[in-house]
Amino acid sequence: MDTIKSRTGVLLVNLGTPDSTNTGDVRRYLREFLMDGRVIDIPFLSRWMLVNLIIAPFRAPKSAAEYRKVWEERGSPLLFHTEDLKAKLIQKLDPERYVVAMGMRYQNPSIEKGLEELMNQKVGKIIVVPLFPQYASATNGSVTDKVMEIARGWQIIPEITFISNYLEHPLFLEAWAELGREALQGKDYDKYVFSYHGLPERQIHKGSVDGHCQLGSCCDRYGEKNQFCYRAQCFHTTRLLAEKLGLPEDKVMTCFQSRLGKDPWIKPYTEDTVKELASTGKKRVLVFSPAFVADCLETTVEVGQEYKEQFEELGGEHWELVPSLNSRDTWVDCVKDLVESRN
Ligand SMILES: C=CC1=C(C)c2cc3[nH]c(cc4nc(cc5[nH]c(cc1n2)c(C)c5CCC(=O)O)C(CCC(=O)O)=C4C)c(C)c3C=C
Ligand SMILES: [Fe+2]
Ligand SMILES: [Fe+2]
Repeated sequence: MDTIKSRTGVLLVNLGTPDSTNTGDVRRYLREFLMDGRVIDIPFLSRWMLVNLIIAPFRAPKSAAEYRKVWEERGSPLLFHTEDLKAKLIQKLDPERYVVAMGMRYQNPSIEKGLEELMNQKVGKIIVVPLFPQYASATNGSVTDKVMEIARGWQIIPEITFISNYLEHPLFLEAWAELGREALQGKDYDKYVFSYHGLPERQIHKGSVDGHCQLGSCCDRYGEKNQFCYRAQCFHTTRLLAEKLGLPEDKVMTCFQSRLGKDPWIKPYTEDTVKELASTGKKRVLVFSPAFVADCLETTVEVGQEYKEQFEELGGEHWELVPSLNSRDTWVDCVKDLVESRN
């Protein structure tokens, strides 16, 4: 008897970016992004008023100006690095077994379009790879929500696998270690800063198992109870990378950037770390941003330009940002392995 050999669809999902640097497009992006109840997790009416009456109108022109600093001929780096990752993954995966598509959680190309591409190829299974190595409800959780919302409208729902966090994957760590070694090349730094995207503290408490997460030293150990605590995952990523690169423990710091609004976000804040480093006479700092797998506004502009300027204004001499994984081979191999090991 013949068996049907349908292929497996792979959907790469990143956060999303505006269609252009026009204020209108940035406003549309911010509205869609921040109206996601997993991102701003407050009741709908309060969220609607906050986003539509305060954040979108006032932030959009400022964000658009920021996006102009990062925009290249090919457009948004977040988008074209994801496209490059997809193209390289297609080359590495067996075409008789896999079809690869991509989608952005917000704006374009949409997750809907990516899933449509896969379903048109009659795939028998779908593997969703959120491009966020550390799990957060606001990112990986939201991707799952969106995919299921779309699948709800299908008559046939094939088997769908969602890859969760993969901060411990040896090839993820090796890809970052390669970048670290390229930056280090025998140079000495006073401190090695690992700056991750932040989250409102409340979102950590909401995901706490048996009250384990207290936003303090609980994150010094990574185990069963805090395996999905975003803060603990970030500290663990730092420890694994620092160990792999042989960085002295007393020179390594973990902090969190990109705070939005007045609510407390997870600490320490990167902006406070910058001040602390300068005030304690540190001159040379190397910065990693391992929550981002592609260069984007939050890395290139916020860390690579804004924090650098602040550090130098306060007396620092050398602030260097390690570029992101983008579409480097070891990272593509990591995604390939994540997919093949689930198929
Ligand atoms: C790494 C994972 C990310 C988490 C966790 C995250 C949480 C989060 N973000 C906001 C608000 C904004 N983030 C913005 C940009 C942005 N965020 C991520 C990733 C995570 N966000 C990326 C990769 C990017 C860059 C996209 C790009 O196009 O380059 C922005 C827009 C830019 C700006 O206006 O500053 C906002 C706003 C919240 C509220 C949040 C946690 C709940
Ligand atoms: Fe963000
Ligand atoms: Fe924790």
